[in-house]
Amino acid sequence: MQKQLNRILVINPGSTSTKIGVFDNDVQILEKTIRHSTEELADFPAIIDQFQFRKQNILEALDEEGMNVSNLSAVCGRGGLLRPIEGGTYAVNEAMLEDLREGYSGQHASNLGGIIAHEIAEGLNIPAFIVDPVVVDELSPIARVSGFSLIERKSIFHALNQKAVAKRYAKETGRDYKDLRLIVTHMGGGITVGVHEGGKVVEVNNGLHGDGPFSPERAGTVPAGDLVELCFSGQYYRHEIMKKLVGQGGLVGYLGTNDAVTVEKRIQKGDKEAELVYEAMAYQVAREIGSASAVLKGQVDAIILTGGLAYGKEFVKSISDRISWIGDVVVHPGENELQALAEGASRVLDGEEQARIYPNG
Ligand SMILES: Nc1ncnc2c1ncn2[C@@H]1O[C@H](COP(=O)(O)OP(=O)(O)O)[C@@H](O)[C@H]1O
Ligand SMILES: CCCC(=O)OP(=O)(O)O
Repeated sequence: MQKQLNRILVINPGSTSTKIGVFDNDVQILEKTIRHSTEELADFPAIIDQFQFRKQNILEALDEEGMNVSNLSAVCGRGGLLRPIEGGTYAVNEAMLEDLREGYSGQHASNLGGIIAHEIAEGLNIPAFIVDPVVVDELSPIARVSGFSLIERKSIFHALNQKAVAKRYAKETGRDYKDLRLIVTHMGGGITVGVHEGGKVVEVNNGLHGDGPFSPERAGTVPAGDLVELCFSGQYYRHEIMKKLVGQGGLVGYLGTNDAVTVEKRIQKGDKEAELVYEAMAYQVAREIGSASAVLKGQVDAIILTGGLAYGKEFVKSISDRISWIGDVVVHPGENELQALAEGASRVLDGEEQARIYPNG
């Protein structure tokens, strides 16, 4: 029997970009990346304030490509900082929208994925979904222990792309994902290093405002005592410190840009500060991968480097030089997120899977 045709709009709001795609079932017919500069985003006090701006960008991009939205069967967005939940495809419901608007587990652009998907889908009377949101939580009990009894470590990471590239690697090597021991490193606006074992991400740094390497726009782990001193110095409001950790941390804090391509150009022109900071980011990524390899007791099938920064040849080389002794290094620049969103929605539309229900309160 012939499969019915479902045209799906997928929306992936990241911290430095909004990526969209249109798929006929799981075949991509349109892809577009809209980049957002640090200055452009600085105009918005909170993530939720970017809603109209990002939505308008998406609708204009679809219009420019001559895409008629009335032919869509569903809209699927990248899911945001909800309550910790299992992976899978979830129907957008009121409880989810409330948590996304509030930013239940924090503020990140992916909170807008479900909200914009809902907004577009509602007008067309079609379903809206999210897939593998950034709060997918499969941490092992030992990984939750922070060392400070009042604070538990959290799983906030690029779940969608980490799972998608890990499963792609499994397919390419003819292995079962559940049998693999992988270190997947997503390097985008945020950077997360996940340990995949038995089909679960049993260890990962909290890439929002938890720990791990610094990134284009985040501070990553910072010395705790010094941070406490700064918070109580009377020099900053709470929201100012938060902004310095997420949004204006990392490359933005040191070099004033979230764009690694600009940083590479500055290095080529002899900017020594840019060179040191960019190299330090690679060094911290390598250090995190080294620590992840200890979780797997050194038995690592592959280390996968992915995300936008993985396009940077020198950056990847600088990481690889420090970690290639651990195991095979596989580079998948960019991400599989749009495809993964479309496949997640397709499985539900085709009746292969039921959409999960996001819990109330
Ligand atoms: N060709 C490239 N070389 C080096 N860095 C790149 C390249 N393309 C994109 N990047 C960098 O990757 C980062 C964004 O990664 P991406 O995965 O798109 O992030 P997000 O999804 O969080 O917006 C930016 O710093 C961007 O400059
Ligand atoms: C919040 C974790 C996911 C993340 O950092 O995504 P971006 O790199 O797209 O900002």
